[in-house]
Amino acid sequence: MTPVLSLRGVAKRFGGLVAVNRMDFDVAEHEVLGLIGPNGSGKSTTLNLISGAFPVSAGTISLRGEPVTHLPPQDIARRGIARTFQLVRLLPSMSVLENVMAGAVFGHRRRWGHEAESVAEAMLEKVGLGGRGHMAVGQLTYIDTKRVELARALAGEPRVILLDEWLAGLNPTELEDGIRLIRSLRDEGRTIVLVEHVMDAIRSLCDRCVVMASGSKIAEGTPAEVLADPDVIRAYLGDDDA
Ligand SMILES: Nc1ncnc2c1ncn2[C@@H]1O[C@H](COP(=O)(O)OP(=O)(O)OP(=O)(O)O)[C@@H](O)[C@H]1O
Repeated sequence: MTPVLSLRGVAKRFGGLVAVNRMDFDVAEHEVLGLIGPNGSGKSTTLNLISGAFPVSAGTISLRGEPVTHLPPQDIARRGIARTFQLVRLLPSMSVLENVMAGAVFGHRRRWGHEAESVAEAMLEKVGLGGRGHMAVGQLTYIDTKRVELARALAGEPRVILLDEWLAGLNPTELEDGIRLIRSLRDEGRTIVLVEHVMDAIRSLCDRCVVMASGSKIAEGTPAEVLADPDVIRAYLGDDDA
């Protein structure tokens, strides 16, 4: 079966630095793929290449077999790749509901007016913010801004969701809630790529992991397999997240 998302020989150079080096991996429909690795190994850059935030230096990125490699980010979103950011990006002058509606309007399925509003309301409900659409985003706690960003990504009804350290910075209680929320998306059969440092989340959420070190893929397999891999252990040694 054609993978939902496919990377072949994908590379990114920043001047002389090779941040991502010949990455190959596939994401199957309904799969949760963890992209893990030590700090600076190229994970966020890989998500930025997939979402079109950065142009690739080489290689091909395909969505259901169709290359999306050189499309601008808004076209990639339109084709069905939605994302959240490591540092939450919301529109502060707009309400919670309007932020989520933007995801419905500019996402994979074009929804307008009342339709966009009802999708946005349903997604706010799903992420635990039902009834709070009228609030200003500035009134929200940190985890709730993350929930809004997730609702915005979901509101576009994407084929793939990219989560860039969605669980970072949460306290232990919030983390439990956050893992539960992502698990509920997984249980709905969504296709997700998540960059994550929280090992408990990786173990409990991911079907498979791709491990990066210094820009390259060094391992791929189930969480248990990759976390027991000597190359992976070596890559993490000396890193604060080991
Ligand atoms: N816009 C940029 N310009 C220049 N170098 C960059 C840029 N973005 C990332 N890099 C470099 O690319 C390398 C990979 O960074 P990246 O943020 O992708 O790593 P990461 O695995 O996501 O790290 P972390 O887990 O700390 O977020 C690093 O050396 C980083 O300094």
